[in-house]
Amino acid sequence: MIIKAEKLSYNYGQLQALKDIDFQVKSGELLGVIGPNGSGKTTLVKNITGVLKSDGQVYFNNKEISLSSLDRKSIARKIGVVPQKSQLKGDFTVREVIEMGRYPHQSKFKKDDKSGRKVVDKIIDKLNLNKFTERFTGELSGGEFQKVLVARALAQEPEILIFDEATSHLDINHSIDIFKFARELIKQNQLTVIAIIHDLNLAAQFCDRLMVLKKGEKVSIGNPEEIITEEMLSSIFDLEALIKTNPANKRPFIIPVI
Ligand SMILES: Nc1ncnc2c1ncn2[C@@H]1O[C@H](COP(=O)(O)OP(=O)(O)OP(=O)(O)O)[C@@H](O)[C@H]1O
Repeated sequence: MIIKAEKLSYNYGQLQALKDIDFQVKSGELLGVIGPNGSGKTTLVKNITGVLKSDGQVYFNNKEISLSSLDRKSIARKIGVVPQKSQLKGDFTVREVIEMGRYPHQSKFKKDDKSGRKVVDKIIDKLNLNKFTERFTGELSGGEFQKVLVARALAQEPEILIFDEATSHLDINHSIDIFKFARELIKQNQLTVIAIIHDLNLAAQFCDRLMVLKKGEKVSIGNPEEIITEEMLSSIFDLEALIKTNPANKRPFIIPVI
């Protein structure tokens, strides 16, 4: 068990944004978090990463590791986060931004070695960023920039990668590049992923399990076949839809009834 969360609750003033949420993430798993706008997904991620201090507990690798007790580099080797929104001050090329992700593996005295450059080159290649490497980030489209932030988080080589809607501005091809590469790293036992995903079809195709949140509560957790049902879409998303099976991988896919 790489992450075990117990009784996570969080209030913004009077508003209870998370209510007693328990869940576990297995090593090498891709857990998708789904739910309508305002259901508490980002608040959940911020509680896991220690940005917000919840009333509950988060355990990493079966031990109660408090992130606040770790230094920045140790945290960055454990968890990489791709936030929903990000700004970068200053003008950097795409390659420079991705290389920033290597800082947890560098010391003051010894800058990153050849293997670090290899990691960065592989990520650039796998995410099809080759034609962008010398471009300045200020000149990129929103989706291109988001992909560079994913690449930077991957360059940290974290044990756990957390996407807070990291693919929401990406077209379908770029989203697939990211999830395919994440799955490749998972297969090589190099990664565990928690991903907030708004595109339910993308979530159903790539995630091992899905956790559904509504109004700050965990409604259900299970594999996509169990979770993606017409009843769930109606009760959670107020959506009338048909569920079909993708013949290529037997995963469910959703056709909204319009
Ligand atoms: N800083 C804040 N102060 C007060 N209320 C907040 C704050 N951040 C979020 N909220 C509220 O907490 C609830 C959960 O918000 P959160 O951002 O976690 O939802 P979400 O599921 O990630 O939403 P979305 O899908 O729209 O990104 C919402 O009702 C939101 O308005």
